[in-house]
Amino acid sequence: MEAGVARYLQYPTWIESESFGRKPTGSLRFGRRLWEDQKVRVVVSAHFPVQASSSRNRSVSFEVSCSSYKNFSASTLESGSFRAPYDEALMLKNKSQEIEPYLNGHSVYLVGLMGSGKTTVGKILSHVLSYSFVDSDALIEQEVNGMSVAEIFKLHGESFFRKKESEVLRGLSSKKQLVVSTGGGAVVRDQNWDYMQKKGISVWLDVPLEALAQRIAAVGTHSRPLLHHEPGDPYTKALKRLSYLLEQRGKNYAKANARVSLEEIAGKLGYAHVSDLTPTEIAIEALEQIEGYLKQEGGMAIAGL
Ligand SMILES: Nc1ncnc2c1ncn2[C@@H]1O[C@H](COP(=O)(O)OP(=O)(O)OP(=O)(O)O)[C@@H](O)[C@H]1O
Ligand SMILES: O=C(O)C1=C[C@@H](O)[C@@H](O)[C@H](O)C1
Repeated sequence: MEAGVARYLQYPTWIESESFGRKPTGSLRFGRRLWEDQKVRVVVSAHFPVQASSSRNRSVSFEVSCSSYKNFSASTLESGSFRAPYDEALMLKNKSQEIEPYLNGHSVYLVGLMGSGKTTVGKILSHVLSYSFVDSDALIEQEVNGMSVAEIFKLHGESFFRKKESEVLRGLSSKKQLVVSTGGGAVVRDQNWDYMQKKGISVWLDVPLEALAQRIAAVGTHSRPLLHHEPGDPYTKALKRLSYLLEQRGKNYAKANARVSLEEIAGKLGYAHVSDLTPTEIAIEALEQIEGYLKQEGGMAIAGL
């Protein structure tokens, strides 16, 4: 700590935690009397909340007190609180490092309805965990000579697609260090659960239907054969069909080891709507839920602890 420049603490620049990704900066000037005592003791204490309270800022409260070694009674120089933006990329990194020893290289299988963000969130997770990202729909397409999912459904039918999907998941089941974005219907077949659980942890991205329908309507339904053949505009047909699929599959998704509910994250962070959430915030929650699962007894076994 350096003594001798500013009269007042510029606390937003003075107290910054590594959690916010910056090193402490700033300086402090002491009054003549303290300075003449030669030795001074400065105590800086700050409280950093673990979770973001609301919005993308955190309220950090702090107190700076100072005393000389001759006269030990401390006087508070500055106290208060400030709002500091939190660095979500750093939080993601920290969380991934925390869970790595427990994860022990196990793969992560993302399950959820079409449009739930398995690809978007999966890529973020694979990057931060240094895992490979795999999209099971894309692997099926490769297996069927580059034919698109929509074409496979049209030419060969859904049951052919489902068989291929199981074959692809069986092929992945012996591998570790993968983040797999599974097809929306992969949860329906029991054998697929055996494959996913063999060396992996499953995570359900639970997104409200209206948000899913909005996302899908924004890009159209042509690449999603199970939604495309409903009548109506893209939002209405996506909403109608997804509601039906959730009714059919809800209990299957709930078999996942961990659940990431966008409604719950939005509530926790004080956001008005799930669409305010960034994919990184969702990825952080996924890691937190994985951590919660791994720290249970069953998860400890996975980690070999
Ligand atoms: N958190 C988010 N906020 C807003 N839009 C998102 C979010 N996550 C994903 N999206 C958008 O929603 C659409 C579907 O996302 P994504 O492809 O990641 O989902 P998916 O679960 O892999 O879908 P599918 O199973 O149908 O391939 C994309 O257009 C994507 O950009
Ligand atoms: O929900 C589903 O059943 C599907 C989801 C997509 O990922 C594809 O696997 C396919 O369109 C079927």
